[in-house]
Amino acid sequence: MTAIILDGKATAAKIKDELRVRVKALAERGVTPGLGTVLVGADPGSEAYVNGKHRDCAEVGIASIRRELPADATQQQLDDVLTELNADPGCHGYIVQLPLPGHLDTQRALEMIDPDKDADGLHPVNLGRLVLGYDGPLPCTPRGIVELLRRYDVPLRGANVALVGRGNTVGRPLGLLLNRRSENATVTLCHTGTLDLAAHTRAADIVIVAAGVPGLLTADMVTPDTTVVDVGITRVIGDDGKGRYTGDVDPEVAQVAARLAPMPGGVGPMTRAMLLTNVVERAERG
Ligand SMILES: Nc1nc(=O)c2c([nH]1)NC[C@@H]1CN(c3ccc(C(=O)N[C@@H](CCC(=O)O)C(=O)O)cc3)C=[N+]21
Repeated sequence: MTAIILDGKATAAKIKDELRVRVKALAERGVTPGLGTVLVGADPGSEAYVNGKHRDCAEVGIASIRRELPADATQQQLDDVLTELNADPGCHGYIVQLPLPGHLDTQRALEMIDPDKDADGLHPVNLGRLVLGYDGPLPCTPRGIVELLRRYDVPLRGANVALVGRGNTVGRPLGLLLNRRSENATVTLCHTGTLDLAAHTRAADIVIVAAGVPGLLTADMVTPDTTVVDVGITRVIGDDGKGRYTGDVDPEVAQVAARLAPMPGGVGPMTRAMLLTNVVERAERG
């Protein structure tokens, strides 16, 4: 048996169709949602991601606002761009593409973003709102994972979820999202200090791997009832000497598990669709 694929690409396409309708309704009120991106430096990977976000915007009818700074930009130059976007009424939400060059203070930059324009949902105020159960923009990858599971009718209520990874962008906020009353999953947050990872993953209904360790989840760590979500994305050099991206889930897992959100084609496209959703929601609030 091979796993049923949770197709993030097709699901994201459907979400974009739905967003197009909402963007039309906003246009009738004279509002065009705007997404800003801030890219510092010319890392080819980061440039490709940012280009993808602007392509997504064009598909849905969201205006894109692109700000680029050289790799040697000062913190002050970055502050100035963020101050400008905070004040721009046409920019309903924006992101600072991560990682920033090492000489810049990432935490300071993220804290400069107006929390109500935080399209990534990663501002400390918004992570705090998530902890407290208050309304605010939700982090895109965690939100995309919950949305993907929901649209494939994978039950969360009462499910045991083994979540592997406690990073600030995925693991930690996703744990908070999954054990909200509205989702009601029971979450075990596993990490590098976990003693018997396989015992946790085998006992879980849903295993979500966001560790950034290629091949971490192997076939012996899941059962024929497990739903697996691969959030890993690590650049590796293949046998042909070319760079490519790999997930955290060993390919053999697909021969055992019930369902799999693969990398590529799973969580990545959903993350992008949730970024657009966050911006449209910000614009709808007026
Ligand atoms: N402020 C900020 N916000 C981010 O959301 C953010 C970031 N910085 N820095 C980098 C990471 C990485 N990330 C990805 C999103 C989608 C795909 C994606 O769509 N991947 C495709 C494959 C690549 C493609 O076909 O474009 C897939 O998984 O199928 C990948 C990676 C967002 N990030």
